Amino acid sequence: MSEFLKIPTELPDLFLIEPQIFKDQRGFFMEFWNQQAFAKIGLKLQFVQDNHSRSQKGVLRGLHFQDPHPQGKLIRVVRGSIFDVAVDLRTSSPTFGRWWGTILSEENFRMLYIPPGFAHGFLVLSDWVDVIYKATDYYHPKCEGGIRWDDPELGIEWPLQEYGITRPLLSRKDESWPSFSEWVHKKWGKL
Ligand SMILES: Cc1cn([C@H]2C[C@H](O)[C@@H](COP(=O)(O)OP(=O)(O)O[C@H]3O[C@H](C)C(=O)[C@H](O)[C@H]3O)O2)c(=O)[nH]c1=O
Repeated sequence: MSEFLKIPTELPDLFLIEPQIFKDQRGFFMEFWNQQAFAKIGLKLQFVQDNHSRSQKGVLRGLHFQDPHPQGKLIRVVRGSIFDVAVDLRTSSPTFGRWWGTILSEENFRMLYIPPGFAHGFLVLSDWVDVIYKATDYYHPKCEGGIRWDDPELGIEWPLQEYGITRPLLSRKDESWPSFSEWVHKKWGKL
């Protein structure tokens, strides 16, 4: 069975996963999901849906979550590269309202496991990217929520300048999400 390396991040329960790559003169082989091997590293997961999105450079998808029906996600980049971001929306968490991001790419083979209770988004850094990801709950469009990508309170440091992106390309929906504090207020009143 392939081995997976689970690397903690600054946010509890958010993990970088490094798969085992078997390279030879033909190319490479890797497992990117193995229920037993993930359980061995403490991630007992049941995925019910696989997604695949393709985007051009400068596209930003996010910040999305589902509430109720929050989804855990295992994110992987098959082609190209993204700056992938998770935001902790678990009020019980010591890192509530904090973000963490990293580059996931075809070259580094890295994957990100984002547990339920986080918002997720990514910025496309390469000309084109193919992102595939597994989800622990089904898509429930009526439960979809979002927070604006450039919320000043979250202060996500999207690498726009480093990649020559003046303004990200967003869907109309992603243009219209509330700020973090508007979302908190709407959901809980004053926290
Ligand atoms: C998410 C999803 C979408 N769709 C349909 C609904 C729309 O007609 C179309 C595009 O959906 P949307 O614009 O919401 O796709 P993204 O902006 O890539 O949304 C995703 O982006 C961020 C990064 C995420 O982590 C979520 O998985 C998800 O919210 O696909 C489905 O049929 N099933 C699904 O699970």
